[in-house]
Amino acid sequence: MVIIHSVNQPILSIQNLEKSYGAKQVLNGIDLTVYQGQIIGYIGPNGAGKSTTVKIMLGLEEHFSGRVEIFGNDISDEHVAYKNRIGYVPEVAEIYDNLTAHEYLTFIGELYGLEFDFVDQKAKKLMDLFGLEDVYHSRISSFSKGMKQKTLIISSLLHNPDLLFLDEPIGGLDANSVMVFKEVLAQLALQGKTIFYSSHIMDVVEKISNRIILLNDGKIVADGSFQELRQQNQEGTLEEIFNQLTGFDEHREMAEEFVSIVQEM
Ligand SMILES: Nc1ncnc2c1ncn2[C@@H]1O[C@H](COP(=O)(O)OP(=O)(O)OP(=O)(O)O)[C@@H](O)[C@H]1O
Repeated sequence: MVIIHSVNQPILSIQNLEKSYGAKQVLNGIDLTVYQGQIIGYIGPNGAGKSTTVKIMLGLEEHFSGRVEIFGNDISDEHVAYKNRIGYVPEVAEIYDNLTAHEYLTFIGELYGLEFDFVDQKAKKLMDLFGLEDVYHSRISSFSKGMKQKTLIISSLLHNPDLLFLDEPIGGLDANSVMVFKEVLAQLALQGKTIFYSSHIMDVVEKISNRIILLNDGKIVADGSFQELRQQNQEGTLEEIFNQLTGFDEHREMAEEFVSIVQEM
């Protein structure tokens, strides 16, 4: 797959981003430029700093050094209008369980400035397409994990955002729904949307991304299409490339030790 470098301004630009929590430095100088239509697979070991980067980009984390520009705006400036063009599916969602899907989705749509009737119809149609037509007026607390996740995905797209941040978005989705969702992402990117996809499911990341960024210890250690990473690392799957670049080759020994501790009595 070819990485699309639009002649337009970058959608997202990060320069020398550093972030510490207390004495612990979590991001160690990240430089990144993202262009329209890219689907970025953002991967890395647990604790590498992926969610921290995304939270900074969303304006949810204010104390950092370096420069972050989204749609050409420095996010440290007071203007928050850029957030209207962003959609976000968080890894752990604060979803209002006592509301019905109808109440929740129209509430979110109205927060984005959409008219009630318009967003109601749009939400209903998207729920129908995800097979949730019968529960539009049911409380979210009665939903299964996958049904909640689908509702969250819909809520992130109601305002037709130009930039989408997805943190483990397919947890709980069945195989058919995953197939639809992967196709939706590909088609959104073709329409010029830019997608930042963070996940540990390597075979999905490998398939949907046209650019993969691997973060390790708060630094970018690989950046390119899957084919480019495979050529550079002479490995077969993204999982193997991930193992190699994060210096991990002892899963069998660790598993043996784990099992032997489990068996201690
Ligand atoms: N609010 C916080 N206070 C203190 N430390 C934090 C906080 N948020 C994150 N960290 C630390 O920052 C580091 C990076 O965390 P982050 O959540 O960004 O990792 P991640 O790459 O998203 O990991 P995972 O794959 O497990 O979701 C971790 O060591 C974590 O303990």
